[in-house]
Amino acid sequence: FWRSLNLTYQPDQAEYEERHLRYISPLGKGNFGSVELCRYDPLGDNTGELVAVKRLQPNKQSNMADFQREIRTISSLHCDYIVKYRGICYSMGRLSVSLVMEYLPYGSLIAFLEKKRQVITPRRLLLFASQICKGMEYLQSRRVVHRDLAARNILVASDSLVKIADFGLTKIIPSDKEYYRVSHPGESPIFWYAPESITDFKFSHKSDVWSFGVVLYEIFSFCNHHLNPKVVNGSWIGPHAQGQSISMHLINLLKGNWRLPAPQLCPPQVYSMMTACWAYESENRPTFSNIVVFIRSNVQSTL
Ligand SMILES: C[C@@H]1CCN(C(=O)N2CC[C@@H](S(=O)(=O)c3ccccc3)C2)C[C@@H]1N(C)c1ncnc2[nH]ccc12
Repeated sequence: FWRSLNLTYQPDQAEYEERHLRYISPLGKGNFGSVELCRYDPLGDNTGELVAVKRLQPNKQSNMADFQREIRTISSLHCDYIVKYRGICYSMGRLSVSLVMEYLPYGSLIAFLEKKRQVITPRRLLLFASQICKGMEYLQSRRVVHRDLAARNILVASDSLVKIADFGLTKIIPSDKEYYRVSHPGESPIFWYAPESITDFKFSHKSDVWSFGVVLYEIFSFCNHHLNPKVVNGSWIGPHAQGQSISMHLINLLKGNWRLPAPQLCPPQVYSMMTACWAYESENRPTFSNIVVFIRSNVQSTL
């Protein structure tokens, strides 16, 4: 059945046999499924490699097509700043397919920054920001719009390397268009969304730039959950609002030029980068290439 879905079969596409993929522990959960730590141990002697396996909830038929697209997307990406694709695992019994990725023991950026906030310098935070930016520049070169860029989806490979780790919501922009319009918002992380994504469900590289600005804010607030964008925005919107009206409140705040405040200890040049990414009109936002140059030239040197 799965083979009939013309998954672009690539020579390096490893196929993992379900019976040798041993579950160890959960790595994270989301609204469509989960990512688990597993050991692929065909010899059965615990010498096999540790891998991260992304499973789709079997009953969510609608995402199956999205999941197939995610697998096609991530298997075609080769960049130091993007989590490595390893292969897929068919489990015919459950009539489902799982995505096998490299496992990075440091885990997500959120936990890492919260734990190491005393020892991480602004210079190191800026190195992480420029790596994420280079990963996004690569995605843009492949006409891939991420749509869910947030610190929770960034992985730590080492004390000096981070990678973009989740492609569950990515879209490929058609060659004749500048943006992708989704049909329904779904569980949208609106506090990471550009205005045009909230009001018109339009997603582009420029809306990814807006989200990158929010990731910069998260990084320079060390992912402190009291300063989380949802909490800070929510405090301005008030507890009574819910559903559609939250989006309208947020849009009015953004139209009134309200933005997330500068995190403590955030260098002024970095905050001006964030506010540039948060230009209300998408065409006034910098490109990822602009930001990479900006960080290298007049920010990194001053830290
Ligand atoms: C930060 C990573 C991405 C986010 N995440 C996660 O659990 N999810 C991302 C998508 C959502 S989902 O379950 O909603 C989802 C499920 C299916 C389709 C689409 C979405 C879960 C945790 C990951 N994590 C801790 C990892 N740690 C160590 N090595 C790793 N290699 C690869 C990931 C990974």
